[in-house]
Amino acid sequence: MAGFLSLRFLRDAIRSTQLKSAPRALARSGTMAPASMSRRRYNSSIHAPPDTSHSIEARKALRTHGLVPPVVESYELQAQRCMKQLNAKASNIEKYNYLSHLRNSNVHLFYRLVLDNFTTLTPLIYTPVVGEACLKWSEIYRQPEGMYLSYSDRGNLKEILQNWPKPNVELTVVTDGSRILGLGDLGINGMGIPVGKLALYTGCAGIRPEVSLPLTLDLGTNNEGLLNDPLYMGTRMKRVSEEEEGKFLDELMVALNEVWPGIVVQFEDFKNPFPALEKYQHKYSCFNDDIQGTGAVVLAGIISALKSSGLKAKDQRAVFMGAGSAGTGVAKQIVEYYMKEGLSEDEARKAFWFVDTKGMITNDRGDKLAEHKKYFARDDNNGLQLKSLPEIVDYVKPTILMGLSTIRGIFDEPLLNKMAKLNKNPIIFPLSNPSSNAECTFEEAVKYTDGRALFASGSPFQDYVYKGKVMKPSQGNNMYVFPGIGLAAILSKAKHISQEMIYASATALSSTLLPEEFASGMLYPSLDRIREVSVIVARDVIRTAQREKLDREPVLRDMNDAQLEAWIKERMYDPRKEDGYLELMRERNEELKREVEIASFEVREKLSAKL
Ligand SMILES: NC(=O)C1=CN([C@@H]2O[C@H](COP(=O)(O)OP(=O)(O)OC[C@H]3O[C@@H](n4cnc5c(N)ncnc54)[C@H](O)[C@@H]3O)[C@@H](O)[C@H]2O)C=CC1
Ligand SMILES: CC(=O)C(=O)O
Ligand SMILES: [Mg+2]
Repeated sequence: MAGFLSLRFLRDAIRSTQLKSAPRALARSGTMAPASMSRRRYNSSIHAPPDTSHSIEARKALRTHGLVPPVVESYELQAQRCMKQLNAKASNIEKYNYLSHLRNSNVHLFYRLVLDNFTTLTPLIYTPVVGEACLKWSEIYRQPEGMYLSYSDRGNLKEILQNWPKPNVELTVVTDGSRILGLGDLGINGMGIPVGKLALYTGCAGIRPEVSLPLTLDLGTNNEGLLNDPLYMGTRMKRVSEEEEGKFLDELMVALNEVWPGIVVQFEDFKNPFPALEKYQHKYSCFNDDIQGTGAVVLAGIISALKSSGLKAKDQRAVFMGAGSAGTGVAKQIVEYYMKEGLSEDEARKAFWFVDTKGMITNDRGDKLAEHKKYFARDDNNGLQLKSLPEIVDYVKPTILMGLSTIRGIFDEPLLNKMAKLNKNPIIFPLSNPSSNAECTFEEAVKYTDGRALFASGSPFQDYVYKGKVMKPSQGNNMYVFPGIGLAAILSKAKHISQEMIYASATALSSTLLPEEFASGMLYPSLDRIREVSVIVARDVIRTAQREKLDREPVLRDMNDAQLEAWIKERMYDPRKEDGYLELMRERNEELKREVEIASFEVREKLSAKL
C-alpha cells in the first residue's frame, strides 16, 4: 500500500510538470512523432529564440546559426534599434503592441529595456495606455497571453489550469474584468490588466516572468457595446450573479492551490471585491490590490504630505470623492495610521467624509448603504443631506481632497481655488485611472492652488513649470507596493497576507523617500529607484510575516536586515544576467531529469504489477 501511494505521489509530481513529458508520452503512444530537439526549442517554455546578441558559439549550440543576421550585437545596439522602432510608432496603442510583441519574442531584451527606461516605458505597458489597450483588446488581439477561464468551464478549472505551458507558477493576478481602471465593465478585454501588473512585478520586484500567470475570468459582461461587438472575444452573456461568481471563485482558489500549492493570488479590478477578500484572506496567500495595495500606497503619500505640511493627524479632515473599493480601502488604512498617531478609532473614523453618486454618505440619507460604506457614514449631520461636492467642501472645510471616483475634472478650478483658500498646502490626490479619468491634472492642481498643492495622481503626469519653477508631480499608484508585497509572500512562503503585512508595506514605502526628493516636493520616491524600494517593502513585509508567524521559510529568520536585503536582491530576476543559451542548457538538464523520473516510475510500476 505504501509503495502504491508513493508511486501515485511520483506520478502526480511528474504530472505537475506534464507539459514537458507530454510530447514524449504521446510520441510513445504513436499519436505524435517525437519532436526533434530543434522543433522543441521553438516550443520551449523558456524563451531562447534566435537572438542577435548570441555569440556564434551559442548560435551553433542552439542551432540558430544562420537564422539571424551574422553580426553579434551588443545590448546597447539592440536597445538603440528597439527605441528607434518604438519612437517611430504613430500612436500609443501601436507602441503598446510593439512592446507586447517584444515581450513575447525576446523577454530578456524587453525587461532590460523596461529597467533602463522605466519612467518612459511604464506608461506604455501600464496606466494610462493599458486602459486604451483594454478598451480595444478584442480588436488588437494578436497572441495568446495569460489564461481565460469561462463560466462554462466550472467543474473543470483544475484540469484547464494544467494546460498552462509553464510548470512552476508562484503568482497570479486575476480579474473578472468587471471594473477595469475607471473604464467600467470590459469583460475579458480586462486581460491587459493582469498582463500589465505582472510585467510590473517583473520590472519592479524581479519576479521571474515565467512564474507568473495572468488570469482573466470570463463570467459574462453587462457592457452592451461589447455584447454587440462581433470582434468581442468573451462569452456573449450577461454577468453571472454574485452567488454564482462566488462559487466559481471557490473552485478557482482550490484548483490554483492544488496545481501550484501556496500560489500567491492578487485580486484586481473586481467591481465588488469585498466578498472574496473576506472569504479567502485568512485561508490562502492572497490580497486585493485595489483595496489593500492602494490603501498602503496612499497612506505612504499621506505620511509624506503631513510631514511636508507640518500638520498633525488630529488636524486632518478628508473629503473622499468616490466610496468604492479603493476609496474605503484607502481610508481604512489611514484610520489605522491615525490610531497609531494617538487618535481613538472613533476620532480617526470621523476625520472622513465620503461622497458617492447620491452625495455625502450619511446614516439617515434614506437609502440602503452598501456594507463597505457603513463604517464611514456620518451620524453627526443633524439631518443635513448635501448633494454636490462644492457644498460638501464648504461644509467640511477639508485639508485633504481624495479622488477615487473615476470622474474626470470633478476637481475643477473653483473647487481647487477653495482648497487653496482653506489651506496653506492643500492635499489633492486625484487617484482615478487612467489619465482620462483623473479628477484633475497636475497642471490644474498647480495653477488653481497657486503652486501650493501637495499632489499625487494615479496615472503619471509631466513636470509643469509654474512661475519659472519646475514642479514635480508624484504618482500615487499601487505599483509602488504590490510588487514588494507579492515578492515577500513568495520568498517567505507566507501562509496568508495579513493586514499588518500590508500596513508594513506602507511604512516601508514612506521610509524610502530620500531627503532630497522630499525637499523637491515629491511625496513618493523616484520610480527610477523602484527596485530598491521593492526590496525595502519586501524586507519589512517579510519581517512582519515572521512576527506574526505566517512565514514558512525558516532560513530567513536568522538573517539580520542587511543579510535579508542582500538575499532578496540576489533572488530578483535581472535580465542583464540572463542568457538564452544558458537557459536552454538548464532546460535540457531539467528535461533529462524528468525523463529519468519517468523511466524510473515506469520500472517501479512494472515491478509493483509483478509483485
Ligand atoms: N491610484 C491607484 O493606485 C488606484 C486607483 N484606482 C482608481 O480608482 C477609481 C475607483 O476605483 P474603485 O473604488 O475600485 O471603483 P468603484 O467602482 O468601486 O468605486 C467608484 C466610486 O465612485 C463613485 N462615483 C462614480 N461616479 C460618481 C459620480 N458621478 N459622483 C459621485 N461619485 C461617483 C461611486 O459611487 C463609487 O463609490 C478607478 O478609476 C480606479 O482606476 C483604483 C485602485 C488603485
Ligand atoms: C491602479 C489600479 O489598480 C487601478 O486603477 O485599478
Ligand atoms: Mg486595480
